[in-house]
Amino acid sequence: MAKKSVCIVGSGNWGSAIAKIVGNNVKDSSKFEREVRMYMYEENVDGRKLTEIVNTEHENIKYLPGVKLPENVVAIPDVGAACKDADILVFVLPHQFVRSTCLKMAESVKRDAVAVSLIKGFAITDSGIKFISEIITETLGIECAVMMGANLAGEVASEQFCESTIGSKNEATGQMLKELFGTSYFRCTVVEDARTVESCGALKNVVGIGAGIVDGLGYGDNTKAAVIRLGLMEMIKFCEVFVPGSKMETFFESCGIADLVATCHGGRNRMLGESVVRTNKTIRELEKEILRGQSFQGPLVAKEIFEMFQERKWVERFPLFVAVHKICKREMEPKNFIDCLREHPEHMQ
Ligand SMILES: NC(=O)C1=CN([C@@H]2O[C@H](COP(=O)(O)OP(=O)(O)OC[C@H]3O[C@@H](n4cnc5c(N)ncnc54)[C@H](O)[C@@H]3O)[C@@H](O)[C@H]2O)C=CC1
Ligand SMILES: O=C(CO)COP(=O)(O)O
Repeated sequence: MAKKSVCIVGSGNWGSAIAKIVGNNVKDSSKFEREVRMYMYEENVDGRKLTEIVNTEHENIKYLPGVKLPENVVAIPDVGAACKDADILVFVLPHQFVRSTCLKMAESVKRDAVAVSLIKGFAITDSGIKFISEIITETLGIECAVMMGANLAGEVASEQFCESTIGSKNEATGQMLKELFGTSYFRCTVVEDARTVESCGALKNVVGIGAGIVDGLGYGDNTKAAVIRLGLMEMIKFCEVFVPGSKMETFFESCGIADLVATCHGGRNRMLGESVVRTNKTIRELEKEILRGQSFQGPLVAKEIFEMFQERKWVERFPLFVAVHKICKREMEPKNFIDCLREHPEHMQ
C-alpha cells in the first residue's frame, strides 16, 4: 500500500509539540511518508521569517523555544501548498482561525484525505455552536476524527509521560492515528464517542479559568477540587443535552477528568483566571502580556456557550460556565464566584 503523507495545519505551542512527535514517528515508518509538511502562519521574528528559522534551525523559537524539531518537518507559509496531496491533515490551530484556514484549503485538499482535529473549542454559526470537526467536514468534505487529552504542550515536548484520547467513529482511522501519534511517553486510547471527546476538550478550558479565579482569590486545593467537580458535572450535563448518545465512560478517558486536572493546575487558561482576579486588565491585554502570541481558548468558548444558553433558556443550568464568562467580561465580581459554587444546583438536590 502507498505511504500516506501528513500535513500539520498549525504551528503554535501544541502544533509544534505534536510536529515533533509526528516527525519522529514517520521517519522510519513503512506506512507514512518521511516528509511532514507543517502550515505556518507567517510572521517576522527578530527580523526573519519564522518559516525560514524553523526550516534552518529546526526550532520554533516563538511558540516552542528550546525544543528541536525533526529535520523532516518542513514549515510552509501557504496552506494550499502545504496540504496539497496530503492524506492526513492534523488540525491544530486556535479555533477562531479554523474556518478561514479551511476555506483557503478547499481547492487543494484530496477528496479521500482524512482529518484529525486537536483543536479545543467550538465554532459559532448562524444556527448556533458547532463542533470544529463538523466545520472541517463541511468545508472540506472529508472525515474528521479528534484527539484531546491532558497534554500541556511543554511537558509533551520534553517527553514527560502522558495519555491522550483519539475519538473516531471509524475504527480503522482511529488505529491509523494511534500509530501516527503514539510513543512510549504519549499513549493514545481510541474511543468511538468522538463528540464527547471534542466537547470535553472545549469545555475544560472554561473550567480551567474557574480554577484560576479561585487561585487568584487565595483559596486552596479543596476549593479548586470543588471547581473541578462542579465543572465536570456541567460538562456531563452539557453532553447529555448536546451530544445524543454521549457515554459516561468517555469522561474517565484522558480527554475528561485528566485534562481537567492538568488544565486547572498547569494550563494557560488557569493563568488567565488568576490574572483576571489580580489585575483590572482586559482579556486581550492579558493575552498579549502573558502569552505573547499564543492564545487563550477559554474566554471565547465561554462566550459561545453563554450565547447558546441564553437562546435556549439554559443559563440557570450551567452557573459555573456562565459565571466564568461574566467574570471574563467584567460583568461579575470575581469574589462572587464562590457564591456560584455554594449555590450550585448540584447542592440543591
Ligand atoms: N498549548 C497547549 O498546551 C495545548 C493546546 N491545545 C489546543 O490546540 C489548539 C492550538 O493551540 P496552540 O498550538 O497552543 O496555539 P497557540 O496558542 O500557540 O496559538 C498561536 C498560533 O496561532 C497562529 N495564528 C495567529 N494568527 C493566525 C491567523 N490569522 N490564522 C491562522 N493562524 C494564526 C500563530 O501563528 C500560532 O501558530 C488550541 O485549540 C488549543 O486549545 C491542545 C492541547 C494542548
Ligand atoms: O489543553 C491543554 C492541556 O491539555 C492546554 O490548556 P491551556 O490552553 O489552558 O494551556
